[in-house]
Amino acid sequence: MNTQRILAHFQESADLKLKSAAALSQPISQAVELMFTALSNGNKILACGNGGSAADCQHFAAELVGRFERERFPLPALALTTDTSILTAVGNDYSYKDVFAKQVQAFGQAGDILLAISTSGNSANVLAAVESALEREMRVVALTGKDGGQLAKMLTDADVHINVPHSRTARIQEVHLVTIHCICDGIDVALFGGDEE
Ligand SMILES: O=C(CO)[C@@H](O)[C@H](O)[C@H](O)[C@H](O)COP(=O)(O)O
Ligand SMILES: [Zn+2]
Repeated sequence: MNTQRILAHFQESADLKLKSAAALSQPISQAVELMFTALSNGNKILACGNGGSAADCQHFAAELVGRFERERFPLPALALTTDTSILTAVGNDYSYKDVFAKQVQAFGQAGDILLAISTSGNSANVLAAVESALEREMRVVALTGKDGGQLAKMLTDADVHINVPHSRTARIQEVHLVTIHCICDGIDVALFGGDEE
């Protein structure tokens, strides 16, 4: 394979990360505040997304329930992407659109947070989950890209929209991952301090 092509991937990813740092640091900080407040109040975080974003949900939940970089007590976060019996039963008996919404209806409570991840902002099952979350007075942290899609239009002022300024799905996902790590770090800093530097 032409190594120039590989170099171009790295260059584009690095350029977008720097551009996104400026554009997204404010909403990422708001997401940390929203999540930290919810966790402090005894609420939990549910996460949903498809494909690479499903993997991001699981990655995030693992870092909250297990740990990120500091030793601490487990924090309640649940990826709605992992139970194949629920996903296949709801997908088969209702529709794929309902696979996350049914779980939000089952587990979500007022004050919980839904982390909704969609690079297009247009995945029907993510939109249905957001709709169910808002109905239950949960707050939404949306990680999107492109123009934010339909998801952007559903959010209220009480929600947080982290929209990666790019059109390529892979690049957007790469920024979503560093965003997730910033949020995990921000929650640890809110718990234990270390924001001096
Ligand atoms: O990881 C990738 C592409 O990089 C894919 O698996 C991608 O996540 C899937 O096509 C998703 O279905 C895309 O959904 P969304 O990000 O538009 O909500
Ligand atoms: Zn991917």
